[in-house]
Amino acid sequence: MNPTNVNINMNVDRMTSSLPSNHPAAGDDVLFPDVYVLEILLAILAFLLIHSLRQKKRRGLPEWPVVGMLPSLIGAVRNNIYEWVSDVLRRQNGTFHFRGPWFSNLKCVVTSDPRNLEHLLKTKFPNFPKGQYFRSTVRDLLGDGIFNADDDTWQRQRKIASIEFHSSKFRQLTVESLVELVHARLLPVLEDCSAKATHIDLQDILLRLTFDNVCMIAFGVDPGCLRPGLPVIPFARAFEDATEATVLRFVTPTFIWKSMRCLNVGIERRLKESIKSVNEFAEHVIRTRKEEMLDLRDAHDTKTERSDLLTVFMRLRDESGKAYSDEFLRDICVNFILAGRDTSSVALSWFFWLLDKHPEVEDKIVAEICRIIRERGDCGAKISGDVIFRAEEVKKMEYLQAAISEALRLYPSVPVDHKEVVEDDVFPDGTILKKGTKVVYAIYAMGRTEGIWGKDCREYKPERWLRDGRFMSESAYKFTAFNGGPRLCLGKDFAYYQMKFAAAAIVYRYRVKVVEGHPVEPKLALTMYMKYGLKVNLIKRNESELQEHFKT
Ligand code: HEM
Repeated sequence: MNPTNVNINMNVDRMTSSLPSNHPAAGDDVLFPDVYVLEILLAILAFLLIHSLRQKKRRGLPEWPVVGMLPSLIGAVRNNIYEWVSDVLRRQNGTFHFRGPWFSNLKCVVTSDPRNLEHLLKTKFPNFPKGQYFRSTVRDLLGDGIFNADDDTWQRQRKIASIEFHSSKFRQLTVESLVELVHARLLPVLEDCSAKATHIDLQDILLRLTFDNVCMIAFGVDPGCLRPGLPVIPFARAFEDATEATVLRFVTPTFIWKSMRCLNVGIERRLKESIKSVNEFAEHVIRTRKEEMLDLRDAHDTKTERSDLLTVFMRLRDESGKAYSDEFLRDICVNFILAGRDTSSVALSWFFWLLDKHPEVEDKIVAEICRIIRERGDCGAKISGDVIFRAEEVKKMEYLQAAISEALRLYPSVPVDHKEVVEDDVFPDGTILKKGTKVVYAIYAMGRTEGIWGKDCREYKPERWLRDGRFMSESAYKFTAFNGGPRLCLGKDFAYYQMKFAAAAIVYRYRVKVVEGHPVEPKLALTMYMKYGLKVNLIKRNESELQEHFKT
């Protein structure tokens, strides 16, 4: 007798002993309950078989009583959830309903259809805000900042920030801060690693670069994450911890994280502490900036005035003529740091990984950079490594722009985004949307959709972005890496400039070689980090290699 039978019989014995003696099973026939159990098992098996055949016929996700489609999701999370969503969307012609367990938040419509995206992000924009669920989940960290606001609060910040982002003073700030960060900080760290022939985590280095950069733009303060020795910076650490803990709320039932917050325990306690550190840092910067502005005003000095976002918002007045509160100023800065801290660095990490697999693309980028330097007319003197690209040269790097866009198409920094339906609506593909429904748009899946990009959609081909050698942008509803419509990424131009400037500085000097056998896969987070970072070796380009490009 196998051990399973022993167990069943033991349980049955216990059951039968409590039955009245005239019950047919109460006597000596212990085999009868085994048949009973067998029948139940067979019934379950038949149910599962019929159910799965029905689901297969519908080509949809299997949906079970109570747990809904959760079993499929659990399987997907253990592998690559983005590939899984892409596959389901391909089978369901671009849109499907996901229903999680009863009484959970996991209910939404998922789409990758560009017609639906245009409807959602532009045509019916007011009907699809971020929504109450999102706002209440991230409010502790983001307050009323642009990322978390809808309606008037959002519109006001968007308008002011948009004017600022397009001002010449701001552009100058971004150009200068990047020269400083790349040449005085990034390249020395890379040079050290190349000289010692040790490998580094390029993703970590790039994250430090963009964190310092966005803090300089938002706060006018350089936290100094990217320095030799790669120090741990308390503010950067607190910011990272706060973001990670906030993201966890999305996969935790609301009543659980709210109870934990109330009791101040576990991850919610750590979140509270991290937010406190972020706030203390922000309050300190705001306080000292106020003092600095007063000093400048007293000295009638307008020349040394800063042009970071914090200073811009501090000079403005709200609709009732009052200065913005410190709390609101904090929200503005924290939101911009969140928006710009890791999106560009993560995109660059995937770009360098793709480049390692496509040396022909790398050659073309080096050739383009060398051609642009040659146009200066003093190339011989500039090959040696101290080249600093000028803003107009970075603009001319169109092949590089195509190569970065292609990386973003396949590995968008924000792989999925979401909205909430205000009033009942219907998508252009016929999907019915009930008020309150959450809509998820699958940006990663869009890059892998043949109907959008053709049969070679999974291949890395920067040429698809070029017409007669010039970079051609795509509709935001096909290429949604930067979102679209009124909420199009405000930092898009800046991000391209930043990524091109940093990538050109690196590619021109080094061949970035991914360490053999290093595993590369996306992490499950709001931003598509590489789960294990990007371990690389940097091989310095020699002059003769660059001279070859200068000749061609
Ligand atoms: C490769 C780099 C970047 C990518 C792929 C990217 C992508 C996105 C996406 C998808 C959104 C929409 C998010 C949402 O509403 O849920 C967004 C919004 C935004 N991004 Fe970016 N972003 C990048 C870099 C930056 C940078 C460097 C900054 C600023 C320094 C920035 C500032 C913003 C802001 C302020 C918003 C909010 C716009 C609004 O809601 O009106 N982004 N970005």
